[in-house]
Amino acid sequence: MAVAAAQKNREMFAIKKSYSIENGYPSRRRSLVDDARFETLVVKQTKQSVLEEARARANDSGLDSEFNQDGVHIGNGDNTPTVEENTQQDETKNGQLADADIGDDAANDEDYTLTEEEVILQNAASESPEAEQAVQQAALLLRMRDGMGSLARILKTIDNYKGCVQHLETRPSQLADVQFDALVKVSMSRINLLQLIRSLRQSTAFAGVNLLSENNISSKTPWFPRHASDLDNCNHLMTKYEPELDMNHPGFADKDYRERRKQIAEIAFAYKYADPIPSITYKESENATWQRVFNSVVDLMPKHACKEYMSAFRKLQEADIFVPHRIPQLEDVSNFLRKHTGFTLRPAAGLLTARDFLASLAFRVFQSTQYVRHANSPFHTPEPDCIHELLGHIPLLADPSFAQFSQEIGLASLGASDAEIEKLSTVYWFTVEFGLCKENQQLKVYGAAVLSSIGELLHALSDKPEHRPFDPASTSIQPYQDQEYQPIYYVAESFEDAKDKFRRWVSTMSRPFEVRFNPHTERVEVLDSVDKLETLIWQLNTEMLHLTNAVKKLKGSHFE
Ligand SMILES: C[C@H](O)[C@H](O)[C@H]1CNc2nc(N)[nH]c(=O)c2N1
Ligand SMILES: N[C@@H](Cc1ccc(O)cc1)C(=O)O
Ligand SMILES: [Fe+2]
Repeated sequence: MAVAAAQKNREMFAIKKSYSIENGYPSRRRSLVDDARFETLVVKQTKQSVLEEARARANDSGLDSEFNQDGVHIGNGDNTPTVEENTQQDETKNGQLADADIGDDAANDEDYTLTEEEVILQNAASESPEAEQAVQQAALLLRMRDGMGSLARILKTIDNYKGCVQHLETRPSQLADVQFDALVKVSMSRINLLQLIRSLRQSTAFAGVNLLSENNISSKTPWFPRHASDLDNCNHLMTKYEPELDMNHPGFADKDYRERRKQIAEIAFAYKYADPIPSITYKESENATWQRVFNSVVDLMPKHACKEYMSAFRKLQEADIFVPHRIPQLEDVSNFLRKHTGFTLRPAAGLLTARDFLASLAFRVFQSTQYVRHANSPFHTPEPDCIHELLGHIPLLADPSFAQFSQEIGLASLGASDAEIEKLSTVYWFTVEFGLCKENQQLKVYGAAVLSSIGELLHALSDKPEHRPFDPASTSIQPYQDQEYQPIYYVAESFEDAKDKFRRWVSTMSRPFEVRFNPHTERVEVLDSVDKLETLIWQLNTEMLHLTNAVKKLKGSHFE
């Protein structure tokens, strides 16, 4: 946003610990798509109340009084135009006025209505006296009704608020009643910036005064983590299948089981970026449940699992991580994955929201549960547990091609709209969780929830369910449920083919910016400036040079 304190955004609009506990999430829903819709609703309501509160505060505080004392009177001030919301088109592209249609929804309102950007700015300013005086870079878009004459007023007012103009650009406006749009980039203290905006809004010379978002990322773009450590904020739970809440859960009537689950969940709640994952001393009964599932997977795998799964499974056995009699520790698994594909694990307390779960994949981080399913139902459980994560997900996360596919789903999810998150999680569901693929004309399994559930595996490969070719556009809108075996499975030609199709489909999504993960800094970069792209091109050129040299050297050695 135009406000450096963008991360404040998340904190302000954040939901504390769990969508369910605080927000009355009903205990049973039909599918994760319903979950995503519920999440959308809660996020919207939370945001709405934060904005309303801030706007009420602004009206009480009479931020505007100073303007008149300055003696720079702009307009008559009694017909205050306000701009309710920034429209997407209002944003600048690479610091220039965008050509797009500039429809505006200026509303005449007696009340002073803050836009989202201003609420964030105001909150950043209200933290402390120093924060109030902190110098802020900002871009303003002003709709000038009366021609270029208003420019002088703008500059004078900025000067009065001790602001420094860094860039000024105008264009003929496409709006009726507006002659020119002016883009002004300024640098000034936060408090003065707020007052400047307020002053300008009071003038009838302007049909709109907008504080613009920075970097093409509107404040309406949902917050997303920029660094792996931001994943400390990405652990919102959906608690619909927890044994406490769900009468059908195999652990509902088992007090000891529920106590154990709580203990293990505490580890995930306390976990912070870069901590080692605490080990758990699993009980005999827990190890016994693992052993039953482990042995059946070992039996069924040669016939039904895809070759990439088996090859990684064998490596995990060779590393002594996968053994029948004891549940692997997440820390050991994380270190194993890091060596093969750079993926690492974080402990998760339960089923996470789709947005949080997918976001971590962008950083090659997999959020894994650590508790064990109830001993009474080893071959199918309604919620992910560590047996599912370990036997289902881990082997393929050690496969380079699959790891990349997972990360690409994650990257596509960052800043995506709620509707797109629903689609991405549906694709995730029918691929990573329940995907089948072909190998020499035979049907094989690569989906984690199929590999970790013997019951589901036998069902998936039987002739009972329907098998359809994987096609992101139609797969992403296929409704599903997550309580019983699936009636439909999607079959990929290969991982490479699935990735190809996925990439083409993702490029049709609406997000107006592109992101890239930098593994050296563990940071997600938004590719929004010529500078950043130039640095990237320079890196790629260096890489090309090394590759060309390697080819030359190999060719040379043939003749010796
Ligand atoms: C993205 C998609 O909705 C997917 O099913 C997610 C949801 N949350 C999760 N949370 C955890 N802990 N483990 C998972 O495998 C998943 N899967
Ligand atoms: N059904 C899976 C576990 C699971 C449940 C829900 C999910 O969303 C994913 C996986 C099993 O028995 O192993
Ligand atoms: Fe899973």
